[in-house]
Amino acid sequence: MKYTVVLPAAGSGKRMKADRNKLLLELSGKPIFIYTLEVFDRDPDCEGMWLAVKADERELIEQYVERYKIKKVKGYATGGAERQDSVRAGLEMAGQCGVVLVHDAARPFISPVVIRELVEQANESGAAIAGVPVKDTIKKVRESVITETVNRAELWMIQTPQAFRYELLMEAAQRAKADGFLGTDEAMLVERMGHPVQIVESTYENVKMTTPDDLIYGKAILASRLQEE
Ligand SMILES: Nc1ccn([C@@H]2O[C@H](COP(=O)(O)OP(=O)(O)OP(=O)(O)O)[C@@H](O)[C@H]2O)c(=O)n1
Ligand SMILES: C[C@](O)(CO)[C@H](O)COP(=O)(O)O
Repeated sequence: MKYTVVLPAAGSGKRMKADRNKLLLELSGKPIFIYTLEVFDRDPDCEGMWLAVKADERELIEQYVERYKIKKVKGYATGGAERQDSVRAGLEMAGQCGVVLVHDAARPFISPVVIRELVEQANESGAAIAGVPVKDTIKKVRESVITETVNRAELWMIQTPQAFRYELLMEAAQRAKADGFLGTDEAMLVERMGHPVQIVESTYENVKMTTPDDLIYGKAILASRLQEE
């Protein structure tokens, strides 16, 4: 089943504490975001990628896309102050399509099997997102004191890709903008419209490169994949 993907790539990577957009940092000699783009470039069901980038980074990103021979980038939207603004700009530029995926450019280890499952579920039900069950015990804390231990059986760590029928996500994104609502993922915008969102079990490898320790994990994932080849 065919799909289009919007990739927000216009962040600044404050938590990574790097001297540039963290997506440009290299893992085993290749920029993080190139690994991400390669997954979609290789997927025969992916009809095209739309990147949301900072205006002053566009030229550099285009150069990398060319250097690594990424074929399916259809265009670049100008990202906004918040991730949600960047995603909306990407969606507007992508235009009407059947199923659209939103995927953080900062998650280079997404599994093609999970992508396929998400697209199928979104086509059937309208909305499906990737996630993994939490592994640790989770507690609520106020002023350094535990106030509650939450039932872990109901808790999932949410990732991207998040897949939707295009018109559903576009409506949710426009309503959020009109209401001044800011969510940390796309599903929140769809949930507030009362539309059910399915979860698809993903892998723990699909980590977002957020803090310096994630880079160590990323390098280990690449090394173990090389060994398996
Ligand atoms: N205004 C923004 C903020 C984030 N992103 C993108 O959204 C994804 C996930 O965001 P996050 O990991 O929070 O990235 P940063 O905003 O770069 O990181 P930080 O919050 O640490 O500054 C990344 O691919 C990032 O480039 C974006 O396109 N536009
Ligand atoms: C969308 C997301 O990747 C799901 O885990 C995440 O919520 C992005 O949040 P961030 O705080 O901008 O990293």
